[in-house]
Amino acid sequence: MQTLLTSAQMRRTDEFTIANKPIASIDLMEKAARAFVQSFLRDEFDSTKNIAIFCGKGNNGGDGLAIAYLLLHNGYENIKIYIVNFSDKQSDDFAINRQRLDESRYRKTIINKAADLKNIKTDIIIDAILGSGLNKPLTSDYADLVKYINKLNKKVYAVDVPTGFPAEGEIPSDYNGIKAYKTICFQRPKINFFFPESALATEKHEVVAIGLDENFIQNQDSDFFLIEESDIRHMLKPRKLFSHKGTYGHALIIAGNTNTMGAALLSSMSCLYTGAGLTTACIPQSGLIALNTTLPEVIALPRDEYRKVDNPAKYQAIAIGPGLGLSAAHEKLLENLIFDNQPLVIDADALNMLSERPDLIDKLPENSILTPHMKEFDRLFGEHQNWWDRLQTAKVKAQQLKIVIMLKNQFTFICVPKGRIYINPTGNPAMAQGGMGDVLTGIIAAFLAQKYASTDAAILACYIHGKAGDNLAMDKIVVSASQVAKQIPVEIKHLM
Ligand SMILES: NC(=O)C1=CN([C@@H]2O[C@H](COP(=O)(O)OP(=O)(O)OC[C@H]3O[C@@H](n4cnc5c(N)ncnc54)[C@H](O)[C@@H]3O)[C@@H](O)[C@H]2O)[C@@H](O)CC1
Repeated sequence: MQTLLTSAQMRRTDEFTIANKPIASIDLMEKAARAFVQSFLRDEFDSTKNIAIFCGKGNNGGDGLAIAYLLLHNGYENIKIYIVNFSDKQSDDFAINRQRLDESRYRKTIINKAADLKNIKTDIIIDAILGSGLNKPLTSDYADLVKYINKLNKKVYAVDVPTGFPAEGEIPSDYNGIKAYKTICFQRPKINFFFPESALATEKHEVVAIGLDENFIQNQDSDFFLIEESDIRHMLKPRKLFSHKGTYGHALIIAGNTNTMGAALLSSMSCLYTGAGLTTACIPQSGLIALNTTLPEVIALPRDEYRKVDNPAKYQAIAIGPGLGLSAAHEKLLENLIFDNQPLVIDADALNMLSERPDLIDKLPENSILTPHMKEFDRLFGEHQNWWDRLQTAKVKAQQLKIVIMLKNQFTFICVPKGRIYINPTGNPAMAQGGMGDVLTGIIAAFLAQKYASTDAAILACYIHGKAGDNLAMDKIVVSASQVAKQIPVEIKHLM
């Protein structure tokens, strides 16, 4: 897991690295600039292009000057350096880099007022005005300058973080900072890059290592952790010799309705393909033929007037919700399951029923897993104006109720009873299609059936689901839910 840090923690890491490693502050800046340039040149290898580099007077601007110097020495001739002189203050390393450029007699344009800027002609912009030192939203000259740059409508590469973008905390809906094509950030992604509102500031981001002390970073006190493939490899347990279907548990999937049987089939299919020893699908009578013909391995449990699961203890995992439909009978079924006090996976319509019955939320069995998307989450726990606030609520609720909340999104946030927030990096827009959540629910159920703890089951399911989608999307514009379900065993095998 990568521990993700706030700007203040990154600053401390910077200081610690300089104090404890044989590297001076200016050399760390040089390393950062080199790492930026390496990544930039992979995208932009045409050295005849016009590049405008806007540099503030803090360390972000210092990076910008070092980047300019490196590009000039890499044969890029059409570089224009703009020094944003809106403050008297300058950082020491900015001053050193400025002197180096002065000595090399490269020309710089000083911008004293945003209004001074006129007729800039460039192909590419590098934004090094303000970085992680941002301490308030942009106003006056900074806001006007950024507005001017955005209006040029050119490809903007941001150094570390787009100017004006808060690295953590609430992202204002009236964000007025740089709109970057790509942000190349140092050592760790900014926490806020994982929120949908960050699309206002950068289309994508790439993280480049600059040699900060990893031990120090990993031991910082943080709630945010980015899941890595190596974590998944360590967590997965191999299937053992002499094992049998009983070894891998029995999952019950309560899902589907007359017009939404597909959801039950997708959940059951992914549960089967994720390796549950036995999968039972509790479906309406009308879906029996569909189930028996498409998934002969799955046991059917007809549901019609079903209000209570007999002997729930015989299942190691129970998931309820995909395509279930809202009815009094289903609400009673959900209530009875909650009173049985066995951990549940609760998705889709079961979440909607839960939001109508707040009395049941407090009674959720410990270690249950809720899989809401944004709207389902807000129905359950109240309206939120932004993702930062929504995630804070999810974190608190997961702790209070001792459950796992998977807040689904491009980057799903997995909030666990210990107060940690795991961010899943896999998944892509080709997966934005109905049925994807049903597949995820089945995968979680299968991992629970195989006796993975709830937190581990949620992390594994989310990562592998997204990874399967990523691999399928390499040569497809869209990936269907059933394709993802079928890809799961292949993905698990690769990861092992
Ligand atoms: N922390 C690290 O690990 C490293 C940081 N580096 C660079 O250093 C940057 C951070 O540098 P600094 O801390 O000098 O800060 P910045 O360069 O981001 O900002 C400079 C100054 O601008 C002022 N400011 C903040 N918000 C403002 C606003 N809204 N309007 C007007 N003025 C405002 C502040 O007084 C701040 O000190 C990073 O983003 C990165 O680019 C790299 O050089 C290398 C390593």
